Amino acid sequence: MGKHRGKKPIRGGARQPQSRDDKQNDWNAFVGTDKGNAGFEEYYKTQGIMPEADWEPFMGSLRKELPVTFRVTGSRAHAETINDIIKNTYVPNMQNVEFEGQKYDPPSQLSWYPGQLAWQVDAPKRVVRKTEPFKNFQRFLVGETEVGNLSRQEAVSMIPPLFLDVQPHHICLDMCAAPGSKTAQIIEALNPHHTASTGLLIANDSDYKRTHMLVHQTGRMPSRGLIVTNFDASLFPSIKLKGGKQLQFDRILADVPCSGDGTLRKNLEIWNKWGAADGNSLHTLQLRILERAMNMLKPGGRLVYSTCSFNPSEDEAVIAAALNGKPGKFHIVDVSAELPHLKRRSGMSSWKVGSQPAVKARQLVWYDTFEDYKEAIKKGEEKENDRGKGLPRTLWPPANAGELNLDRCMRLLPHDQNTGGFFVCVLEKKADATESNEDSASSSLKRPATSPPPASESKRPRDKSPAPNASAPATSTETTSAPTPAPQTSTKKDKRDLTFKEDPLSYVDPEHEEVKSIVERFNVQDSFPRNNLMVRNEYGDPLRTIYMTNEIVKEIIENNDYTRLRVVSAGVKCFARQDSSQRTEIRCKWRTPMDGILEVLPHVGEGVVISATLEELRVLLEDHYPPVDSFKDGEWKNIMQSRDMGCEIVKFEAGKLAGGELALPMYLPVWKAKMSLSLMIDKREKSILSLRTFGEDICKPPPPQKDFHKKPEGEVESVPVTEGEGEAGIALVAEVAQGDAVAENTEESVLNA
Ligand SMILES: C[S@@+](CC[C@H](N)C(=O)[O-])C[C@H]1O[C@@H](n2cnc3c(N)ncnc32)[C@H](O)[C@@H]1O
Repeated sequence: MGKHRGKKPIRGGARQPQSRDDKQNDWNAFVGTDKGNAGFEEYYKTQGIMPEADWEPFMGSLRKELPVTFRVTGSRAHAETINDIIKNTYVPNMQNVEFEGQKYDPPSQLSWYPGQLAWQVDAPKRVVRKTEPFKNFQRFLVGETEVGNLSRQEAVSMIPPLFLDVQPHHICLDMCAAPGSKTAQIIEALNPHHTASTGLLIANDSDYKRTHMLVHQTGRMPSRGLIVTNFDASLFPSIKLKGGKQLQFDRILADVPCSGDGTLRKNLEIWNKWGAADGNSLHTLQLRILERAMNMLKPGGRLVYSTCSFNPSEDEAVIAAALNGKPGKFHIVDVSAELPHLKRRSGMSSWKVGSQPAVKARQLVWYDTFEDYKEAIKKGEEKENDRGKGLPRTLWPPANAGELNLDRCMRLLPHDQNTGGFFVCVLEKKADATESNEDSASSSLKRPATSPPPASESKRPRDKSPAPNASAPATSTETTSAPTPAPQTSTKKDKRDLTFKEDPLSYVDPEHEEVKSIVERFNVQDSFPRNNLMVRNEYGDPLRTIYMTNEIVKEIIENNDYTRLRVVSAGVKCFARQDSSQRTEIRCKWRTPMDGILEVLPHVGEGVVISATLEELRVLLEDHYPPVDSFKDGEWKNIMQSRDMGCEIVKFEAGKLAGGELALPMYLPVWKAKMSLSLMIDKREKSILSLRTFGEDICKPPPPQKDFHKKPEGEVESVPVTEGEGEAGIALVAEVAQGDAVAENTEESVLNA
């Protein structure tokens, strides 16, 4: 008997304030409950998603705490160094941990993850909290996650981007991207050596607030080829390129909103709320998103569809309907030889449709065919919704299900390798599939007789975003291959979406005086893309922040209205104005924020990067504005004394010194004022850096606020910069204390190069 539930748990839907993936960087999240649901058991036993003998291990695994998993991020060489630190420093220290009479294993590498860069911690949270070796490791994890070297991510959630097979030149779309753990993986694949890739990733989410989580998350892994947009993915607009060409994608990830029952080990509230209707009601939205993805994919391109649900109505039924909507144009790729150590179950070619009709209250009713279901409606045993729509026909296996190679889909079951549950399907568009991105012949009109068109439109999860395309008519599955996004237009000529409130984007004249001052200060070479410096105002005015993009991002920004594309952010924040005064003694008033330092670095000329040791780092961390004279005599002090006021890029060399240890060299921005220096990272980052490097927080509290406004003769003025640029919520503070400019709380974190 199915259990009647109140609210639906929709992964990524508005009722769920935190999705599975949102908890990725919360190392302590845990909720308790009784871990049972008779409806769930009846539903999946009847579906036969696994042999009977697997049932007990499956349920047993679902009731166990999910191990913590994480992966090492960043460019390859860098990631390997961090991986070696875990392997050679931390793991040996956790060999013989005993707690309450029981022994616990150290973290282990996930055998199937490429380069062995992903790890699993099996020890339960209480052991991690209460034993010294695990506690140390936990501190390391928190610090490295903060600076972007590690990413906590559920093991199965790492799988879809791996099957996307992204190359640095690829044009990619992540349709339902927030909070961005898979987005980060795609960015890493686009920039494998931290070199600027020519590729593109558009990371999209329909929830406006969640797009800002996405911006934050990707700040840890900045990319010049990144655009964040805010759309209902099923209505994702076509994008124009130069000469009126349309953008098509090499790679698309459709990690769609789903009922999320594969996350039961983590999202314990699903035990109480689960119902068969959840999956049924999401099917149509999932299909519309997938069909839109298929239309935007290049011939020969690859598309990965994934859910964290076991439910065939969200999985195989969606794939089968989408394939039948485009007969002969797509096939499911056989990836059984890829990630050979990953245990997976084949997709199913037959499944059942269960309904929980309101008229029968809690009862789960099975219908063999769509016709049986219609019959039940006629008899009054089932109710259509008030628009005369019920369950769509596409929920049932089509007559040609056996010919679609659905067995090539993958279902990841929790007891196979102690993970959560997931479903992944890799689709390829045939090289000769000439259908254009704007194909007007709808998929459902082309369905073969074996696959009748979907019959219904279903609810889409409500989301709290300011209604991207709220005015667009709700389209049924039949019309999704040619969506007509309907922005709220003002006039025909000016197709602006007036509901969209982000600031405009424009490019700075490469000969602008401010650009020249940057070119001079950082002695940037010809390789520096001064044509690709973008700002967030209409006039190309470098007022507060300068972003760097690559060519393809520029082409998109320049050939499309930013409101119609609902662009939330683009490129990498590379320069932030540190001083807005007109004083001439500071010739370049820009600093390199942490997000962008690695993007600027390859272009700076000789003598710009200043080398320093941990001794200097110690002084810069202990004191907020150490006078240059306070540093010990030597090369560093001489160089700093000779420099003009402005931003310096300092390379702190790896090694052991001054009671600290750095495994990798680290590049940090330092502001040189008249008499003193200041490390340009915020308070929290300073503390984390101090803990990572010196094993304790050596940072003194900042001077009282009122001191900031003392302005000794001839020093930089305290001016919060507020000119009309975007970046809601980020106020650049160019403050003065004892004559020195300070940037507190303005930085994101990437501390290592
Ligand atoms: C499963 S989560 C995505 C997780 C993400 N791919 C990751 O790895 O971090 C689903 C996301 O879909 C978004 N979403 C829901 N309906 C959508 C729609 N119609 N179009 C685009 N995104 C949607 C939700 O806001 C949610 O962020």
